Amino acid sequence: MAPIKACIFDLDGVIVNTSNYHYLAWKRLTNELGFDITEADNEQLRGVSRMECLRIILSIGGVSVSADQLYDLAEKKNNWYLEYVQKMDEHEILPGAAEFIQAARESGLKVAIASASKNAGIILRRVKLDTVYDALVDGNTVNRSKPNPDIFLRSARELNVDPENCIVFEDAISGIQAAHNAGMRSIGIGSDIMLKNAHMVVPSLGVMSLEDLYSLENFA
Ligand SMILES: O=P(O)(O)OC[C@H]1O[C@@H](O)[C@H](O)[C@@H](O)[C@@H]1O
Ligand SMILES: [Mg+2]
Repeated sequence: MAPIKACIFDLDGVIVNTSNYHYLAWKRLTNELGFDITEADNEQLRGVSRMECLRIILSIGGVSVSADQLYDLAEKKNNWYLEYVQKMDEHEILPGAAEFIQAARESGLKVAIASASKNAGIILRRVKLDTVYDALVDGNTVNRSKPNPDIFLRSARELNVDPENCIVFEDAISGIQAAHNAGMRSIGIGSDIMLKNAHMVVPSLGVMSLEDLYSLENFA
């Protein structure tokens, strides 16, 4: 039984719902390229880095482009995505997320945000959550995407907490796997069918209590 000393939160899908903005921006790009993606396709993109998303999307459309074009397309999508992000405010924080993070900190736990997004800092500022964490590790700091554990191991190092004392909150299957690869326990945010490998699954942080969190101390 390892005591819980830190919470590591994914951002997109756990604290804010930016998934739809990613979807709209990718859809705009694919439409320009002459094909379309569905919401089901978008599910595959959760937790996946920008360039990897682009590769997945181009393979859905059966489109191949040069390496230079790849970067231009990614930049184009990102500029559209940022148009949506610039309009975000604290009303877009998912129910209960800010309150849960605050309660965790008040109970003495350290808090990190670990996101594959290179825009994590901008989003946290937009929703006024840029002072609620002890460490931010994002797509600018870590290259290898989840399920690689780098992002969570780096978060633990920055918090000065051992991996076995960290709990990860994730909405992506690859994120749950990354947490386990890092030797951490996990809480899935979303569907318990999809996130069945997590140690616990809740539909949102709004229904999560500190008692629920500490009940995970019994999982080694
Ligand atoms: O393009 P960005 O903002 O760097 O985001 C990279 C990834 O960030 C993750 O948080 C999202 O779940 C992915 O869908 C996204 O592709
Ligand atoms: Mg996510």
